[in-house]
Parts: sequence; structure tokens; C-alpha cells
Amino acid sequence: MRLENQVWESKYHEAVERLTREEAQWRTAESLLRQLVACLGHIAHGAHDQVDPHIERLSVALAGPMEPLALEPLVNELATAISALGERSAGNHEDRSIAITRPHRNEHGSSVQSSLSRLVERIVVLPRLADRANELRHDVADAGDLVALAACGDRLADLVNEQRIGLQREIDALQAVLRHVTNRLDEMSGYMSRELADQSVGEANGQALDASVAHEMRLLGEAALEIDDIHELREQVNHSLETIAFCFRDFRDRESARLTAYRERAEKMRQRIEQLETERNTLQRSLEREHELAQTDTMIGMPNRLAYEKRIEAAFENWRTDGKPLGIAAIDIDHFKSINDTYGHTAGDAVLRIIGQALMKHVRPCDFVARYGGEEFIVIFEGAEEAEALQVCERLRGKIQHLAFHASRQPVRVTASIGLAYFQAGDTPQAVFNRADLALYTAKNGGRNRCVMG
Ligand SMILES: Nc1nc2c(ncn2[C@@H]2O[C@H](COP(=O)(O)OP(=O)(O)OP(=O)(O)O)[C@@H](O)[C@H]2O)c(=O)[nH]1
Repeated sequence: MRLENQVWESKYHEAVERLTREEAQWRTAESLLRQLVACLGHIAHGAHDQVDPHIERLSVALAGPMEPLALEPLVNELATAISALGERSAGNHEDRSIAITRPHRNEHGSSVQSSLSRLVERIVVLPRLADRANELRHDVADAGDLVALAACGDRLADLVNEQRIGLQREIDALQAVLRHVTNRLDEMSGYMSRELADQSVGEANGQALDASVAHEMRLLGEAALEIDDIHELREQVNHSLETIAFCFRDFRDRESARLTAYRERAEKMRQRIEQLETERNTLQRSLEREHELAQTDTMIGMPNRLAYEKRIEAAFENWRTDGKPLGIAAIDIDHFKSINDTYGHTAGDAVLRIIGQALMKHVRPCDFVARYGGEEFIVIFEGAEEAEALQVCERLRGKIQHLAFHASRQPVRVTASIGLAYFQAGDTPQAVFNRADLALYTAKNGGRNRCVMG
């Protein structure tokens, strides 16, 4: 029981730690988002007198703490001002050349778009928000102008807020569970103290019986010495025997009542423990499910970046103790943007799904593969020598190259570049990841569709 409680508590603490970590990631995302909105505002500022005051008010509001209720009217006012300009320019053709209501993507636009795109790719959302995040990713990529990008920024802000609220809710729910378990444990410890007290009552009853019987026996002994008359003595013996019999009956009644009460309490406690056990199992299953979902890329059905981070932490600890070789491969699909641009995002998603599944199928059972984000995958090689891992990377590259993609019955060639790096004395997972990423860049610069050792 004690062990189970410890396991349960450690699971709870692990879950709270995970949520706290995710909340910190979301704070970073929120801060990036603020910078992005400020950047958008900066670009749009000066484009039109009627829009400028709204942009200024929004910038001032964004400099303070994030208050969705206060921000919403400001965003609405800005949207109304922009659409008013749009209507005017639609009705007045001469105006169109100066109205920047729907400015086309320019140098700024495309840099904002790629920052926003990177931001959306980096965030790991709760499973129930995954579809919305995915849709947003597509809309950012398809956004044709700054207004459409600003709308995506709005949606991203909503997503960030919902994610934070969702995480807070999860923390609250876990705290409620802990309170519940603590109450039950208090109940059990109360039960144990009551039982101990009850045991003392039983001992006291036995001692009282002992004392009464000893007292009667002493009286009887004294009577035997003092009384000469046989009848009187018999009377005294009878009286003493009745008193002793009464003491025994009283003791038996009290013990029987105590035992009945004890059985009832024990049965109630057994039911409580059974109930707690059922609740614990249900909760544990749902926590495990949540945990699994949080570490799964739902689009492809493979481990995601969070799962990678957990796995590399554990592998790093093993490497520090046993020193067996440990490596990371970063795999990035070549010219993936052009696949999206040519065949659309849905086709791009299908390519990602097929490649992700191929990677899972062709790594060895001892290797770990995850989608790191966007069109980048990552493999952890634990215990494999560098040459062996490089061979696996080559095999994966070859498998990707030979996947038979078609569009309008025409073959579409898809390749990937791979950067591999191994842990060396004094390394951290981030340092090795950076080296693998650098090797990936070298592979890209060297003509793509190749593996490079970092
Ligand atoms: N369809 C789809 N596209 C995505 C997803 N995540 C990221 N992308 C797109 O992947 C593309 C990555 O483009 P870039 O970073 O320019 O890289 P690239 O075109 O692959 O070029 P190289 O890496 O240099 O070979 C961007 O257009 C992203 O919008 C996704 O989940 N689905």
C-alpha cells in the first residue's frame, strides 16, 4: 500500500513537472508571439492614417500583461478600420493604388510569414488542439498578405491562451486528485489510530475482568477463613460465583459488541480501499493515455518532439553511466516547401505521413525515431557504433528516395538530407543536436540527398 502510494505520488509529481515544463514553453511562445505582433504592427504602421491609431493602441496594450478581454476590442477595432478601408478602396478605383488594406506579401511579409511559420511549427499543443494547430500551420503557409498573416497571428494568440488555460486545468485536476488521495489516506490513518485505541479498550476490558475475578477470589478466600457455618459459606461461594459469572458475561457482551463494531469498520474500510483502488486504476489509465497522447504526433502517429526530449534525457543519463556510444541523426526532407507550393499542403501532409511511417518501419527496433517538427525527423542511436548508425542513415535515405510518390500520374521525386553526430566527453544533448543540425546543413549545401557525419 505504502509502495503504491509512493508510485502514485511520484507519477503525480512527474505529471506536474511535465505540465510546468510545457507551461514554460508556452510562455516562450507567448513572448515570441508578442514580438511578432509588434513586428507586424511596425511594418503596417504608416501605411494608412486611419489604421495607425489602432496599431499604436494595440502596441501599448501588448507592452503590458496579456489581457485577452482588454485586447479583444482593440483587435476588433483594428479589423473594422482595415475592412472599412477595404470597402472604400473597392468602391473607389483611384484610391486602390494607395490603399494598403490588403498589402501584398513583400520582403517584410515573407519574413513575417516564415517567423510565424517557425513559431507555429515549434509549438507542441495539447492533443485536442492539434487539428487547429495543423490548420493554422496550413493557413500561415497559404497567407497571401499581411492582413491574412495578422489574422493567423490572432488565431495563434487564441491557441496559446487556450493551451495555457488547458494546462492550468490539468494542473488543477491533478491537484484535486492529490487532495482526494490525501483525504483517503487521512481516513485510513484515522482508522488505524481508532483500531489501536480500540485494541487498548479490549486490553483494558481483559484487565478489568482479571481484577474482578481476583477480587472475588480474595473475598472468597477470606470468607473461607472467617466463616465457620457451612450454609453461610455456601451462600458466600454462590454469591462469588454469580459475581464472577456476571463479570464474564459482561466481558463477553462488551467484547462481542466491540468485535461487531470492529467488523463493520473493517468492512467499510475494505470497501473504501477497493473504491480507491478502482479510482486509482482509472486515473492512472487516463493519465497514461494523456501522457502518451502528449508525446505523439497525431498527424503521423509517431513520437513527437516532447517524446524525443524525454528519450534523449534518459539516453544521456545512460551514456554518462555506461559510456556506450550514443548518437543523434537529424533528417530533413529536401525542398519540401516546393512540394507544398506545387501540390498543396494536403499532399505535403501525406508525404510527411508516408515518410514518417517509412522511418518507423526501417529503423532498427533499438533505435528511436520522432518527428522533431515541420519536415524534420530525428533518430536516436543508443549503443550503436558511428559506422553502424551511418549505415542505418544511408539505408533510411535510400528508402525515402525510393518511395514511389506520384502526382497526376507523374512520379514526384522526394529525397532527404541527414546529419549525424555522436556524444563525446563533456557533451550535452543540445550540443550534439546542434552538431547534427550543422552536419545536416552541410549535407544540404553539398547538394542534398546525402548523409554527413558531424
Ligand atoms: N504540408 C505541411 N507542410 C509543412 C508542415 N510543417 C512544415 N511545413 C512546411 O515545410 C516547409 C519547409 O520549408 P523550408 O524550411 O524552406 O525547407 P525546404 O523547402 O524543405 O528546403 P530545404 O530544407 O533547404 O531543402 C515550409 O513551407 C513549411 O510550411 C506540415 O505539417 N505540413
